[in-house]
Amino acid sequence: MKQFTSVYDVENIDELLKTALEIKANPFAQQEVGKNKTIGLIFFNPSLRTRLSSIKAAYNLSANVWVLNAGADSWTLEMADGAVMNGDTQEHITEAIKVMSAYCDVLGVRTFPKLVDRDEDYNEVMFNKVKGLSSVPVVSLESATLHPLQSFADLITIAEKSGYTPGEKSAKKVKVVMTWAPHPKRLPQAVPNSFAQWFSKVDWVDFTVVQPKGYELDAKFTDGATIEYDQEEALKDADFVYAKNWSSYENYGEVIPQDKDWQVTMEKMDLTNKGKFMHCLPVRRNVVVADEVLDSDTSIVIDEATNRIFSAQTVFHEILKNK
Ligand SMILES: NCCC[C@H](NC(=O)CCC(=O)O)C(=O)O
Ligand SMILES: NC(=O)OP(=O)(O)O
Repeated sequence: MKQFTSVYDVENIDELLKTALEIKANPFAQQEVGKNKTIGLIFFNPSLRTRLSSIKAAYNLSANVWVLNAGADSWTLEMADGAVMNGDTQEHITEAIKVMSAYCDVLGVRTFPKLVDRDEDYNEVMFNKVKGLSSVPVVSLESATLHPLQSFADLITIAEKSGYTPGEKSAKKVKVVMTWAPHPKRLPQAVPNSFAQWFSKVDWVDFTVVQPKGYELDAKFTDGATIEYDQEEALKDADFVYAKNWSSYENYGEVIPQDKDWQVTMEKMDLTNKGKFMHCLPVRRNVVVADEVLDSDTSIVIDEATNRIFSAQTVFHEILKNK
């Protein structure tokens, strides 16, 4: 693997899943791959899971790891080309990324969207700038439009919980429903775009997206998915319910006044096929999902977060093994 920025950097999803399950079963067996290697992680935005699971993944491979919170821990970075830097910015992104990539063998980067200019976000201007300047392979720690390490961890979780074995033909498809849910803030579309991009390519999954009108995602990510607008109808017989809020793609970044009824409650989970509740976290309790769901055996959010270690470890392993 040469980089990890989307599902398109994966040659064979089923093979990668198989490797992840093997790594999870025997997490310290690949330490030769990480020995004397360094993984650098740059965060332009906050993180709990991605930061800590990537560090843990590096340790499992016996790799060294450093983390930089850009802006907070470092000089204030200038992003604009040609800028006359006589104001508050102190170091240009050009030198910063060239220097940081000289200090590692793989560079993980988190760059959230600004949710102002759709073209800027959907062209991944910031992420691509970092990628273009880096002298080492780049791993997305969540970009403006995608979060592939999360989607890969979700795939590992769904495979484990549904008993899917890579390479085997399953008798019945697993029904996965991604549902929009309410939130007080405007959030990116990265997690749902990425989840849709991965799961519409998994042939043992029957994948549905359900959202209120006006919250349709960019069709290039949901191509192949069943699109619904009636949440209760969509949840019927679901094996997995993946909840997430996102702001509007069409009216870019807007939160359209909507019904609070989209919160995931136990009454709704009862419509499913004893379905499991999933969320990438962090989650707003009693807004996105009711306590009764999150605190029950129905919820597998901690399993998902745990699998973030193994999605990251597998990706670092696949990149470093060629170095
Ligand atoms: N990395 C996982 C999700 C990150 C981000 N969530 C958030 O910003 C939630 C913040 C809040 O609840 O205020 C998102 O939805 O893309
Ligand atoms: N799910 C996820 O990426 O969490 P963090 O934003 O805390 O890293």
